[in-house]
Amino acid sequence: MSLKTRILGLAALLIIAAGTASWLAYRALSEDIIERWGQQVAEIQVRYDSARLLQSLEREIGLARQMARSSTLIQWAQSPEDPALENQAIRQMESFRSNFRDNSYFVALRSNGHYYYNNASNDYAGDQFRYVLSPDKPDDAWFFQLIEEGRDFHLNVNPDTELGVTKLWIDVLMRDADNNIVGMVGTGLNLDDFLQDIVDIGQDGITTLFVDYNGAIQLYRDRNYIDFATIIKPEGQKNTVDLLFDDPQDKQQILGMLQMLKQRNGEDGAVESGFVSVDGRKHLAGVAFLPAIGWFEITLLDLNTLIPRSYLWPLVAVFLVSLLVTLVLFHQIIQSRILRPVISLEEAVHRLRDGRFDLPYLPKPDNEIGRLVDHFEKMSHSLQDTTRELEQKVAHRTEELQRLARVDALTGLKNRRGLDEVMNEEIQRAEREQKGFGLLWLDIDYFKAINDSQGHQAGDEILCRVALWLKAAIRPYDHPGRWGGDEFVVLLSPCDAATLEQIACRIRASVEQESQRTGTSVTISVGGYFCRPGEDLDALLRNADQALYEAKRNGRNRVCIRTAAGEAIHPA
Ligand SMILES: Nc1nc2c(ncn2[C@@H]2O[C@H](COP(=O)(O)OP(=O)(O)OP(=O)(O)O)[C@@H](O)[C@H]2O)c(=O)[nH]1
Repeated sequence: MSLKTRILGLAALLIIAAGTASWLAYRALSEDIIERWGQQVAEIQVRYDSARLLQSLEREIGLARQMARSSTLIQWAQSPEDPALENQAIRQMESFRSNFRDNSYFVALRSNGHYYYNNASNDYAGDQFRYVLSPDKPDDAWFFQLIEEGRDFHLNVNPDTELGVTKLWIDVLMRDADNNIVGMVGTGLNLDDFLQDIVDIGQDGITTLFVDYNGAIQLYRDRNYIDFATIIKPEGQKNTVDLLFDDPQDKQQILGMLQMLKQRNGEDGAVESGFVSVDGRKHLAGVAFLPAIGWFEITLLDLNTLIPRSYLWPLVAVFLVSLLVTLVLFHQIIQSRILRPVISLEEAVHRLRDGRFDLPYLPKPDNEIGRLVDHFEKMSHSLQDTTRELEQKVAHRTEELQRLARVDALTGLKNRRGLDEVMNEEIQRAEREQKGFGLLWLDIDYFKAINDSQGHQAGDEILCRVALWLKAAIRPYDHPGRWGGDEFVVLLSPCDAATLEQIACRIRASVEQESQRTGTSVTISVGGYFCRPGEDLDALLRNADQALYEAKRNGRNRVCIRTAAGEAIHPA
């Protein structure tokens, strides 16, 4: 796997891990924020709904209480048979009717159970006495129950079968000066209108309901859940608030909240809240106690409706785009700062390994890799210089070795190989130019005897001296060489037969004369051959050797020139 794949893979893994962690943290945090927000909203909503209910009821309750305190009504309730008092009382009732919001009222007298009622359309004008309440009729049980309990004020949601209306009734007991209950007065609010105004207000995700002191549902948008005439029902048969919840824990929680708020008796507008499940959806429930009417107000907030998850999608999109941009930027940075320089460096190392110094362009980022590239470049330049220097040295050495391979170590003249080369070149030149050249073959006379008598060292010295005298006796452009042992060869070019002979004689004479001055007299025999174009090396050497042999045979210390015709010339 390439470095790029690994780095990008690792980066992707890290970013995904960090992204997942951030996402989980974000979810937990956002849920926490939503919950906190929901709790505050629930508390505000509960207070707002409570205030709305109380606001709409307060005036009606106040009027009902005022009505219950009316001396005219109390007096009449004590003497209901008195027609004058009844007339006054009915006038009084009618004046209250016009003030009640529903423009309706009821008055029920304890002594005779007479029930008076008139409605907004004044249907019962002059006929306000509607019927007689009876303890034996279940529909009238509310009246007798409230009197028995002695509750001065009560709200009651109840259908009145006699009148054919279902209302939220405000019931207030009427007492005489001795605090004896003499009757009950009040008004009713149209349940449908009230539910529409206060409860079913059409806010998506917000459900409001009111329950009485015992948890029985009094006001709820679904009338099927309302516990009508709750006061006369025995415990266990009431539609209590826990009916709305499926989970037993939620039921317990809500009932616990009611209990707690009861104990606190609505102090400082206390609100309790908690999460419950309604119809399979998570809701935040806010509960407040309304001591003025003895009811609880419950608000259920469906947080998924109020803040749907789709609200978070733009955030998710921003998060994903940021993740992608981060990955692309990371790729670009890694590419330009690390990968590209490393790949170029690898290519450069490959070339250098193969002995090539034409390095590719090497980017140098301002980091460790850039410094590494810089070091590598300097190292490569230094290597290139060293290599060039080494190559030059090797070339010099090779040249020197080649030269030494053609030089005789003792005399410094050409050796046999060096002589072979110049002779071959000269044979080719002769053939090319059709001009001959001369070859002299020299041998020191009785050299063995010198060696034997004076030693090998002295023999070497004589060989060196002969070489010097030889060089001095020839022309600068002639090629002297040592063939081996005490034998020397001189190639003369350009040359003719006369020159050949002349130089041969000069050499011989020079050696003889010069050696005499050294104390050790030495003579040489010289064989010479003038080579014609077209002759090969063998013929050249053979003829020169034969000429030398001839010179030796004829007494040594002499010159013998051999011609192409095979005749030997012995100059004086
Ligand atoms: N000191 C010395 N002696 C050498 C060297 N190479 C060969 N010799 C000796 O040179 C002598 C050559 O002898 P020859 O050429 O055969 O005979 P010569 O004594 O010169 O007699 P002629 O050539 O017949 O006059 C031998 O004794 C070799 O050992 C050398 O490099 N140094």
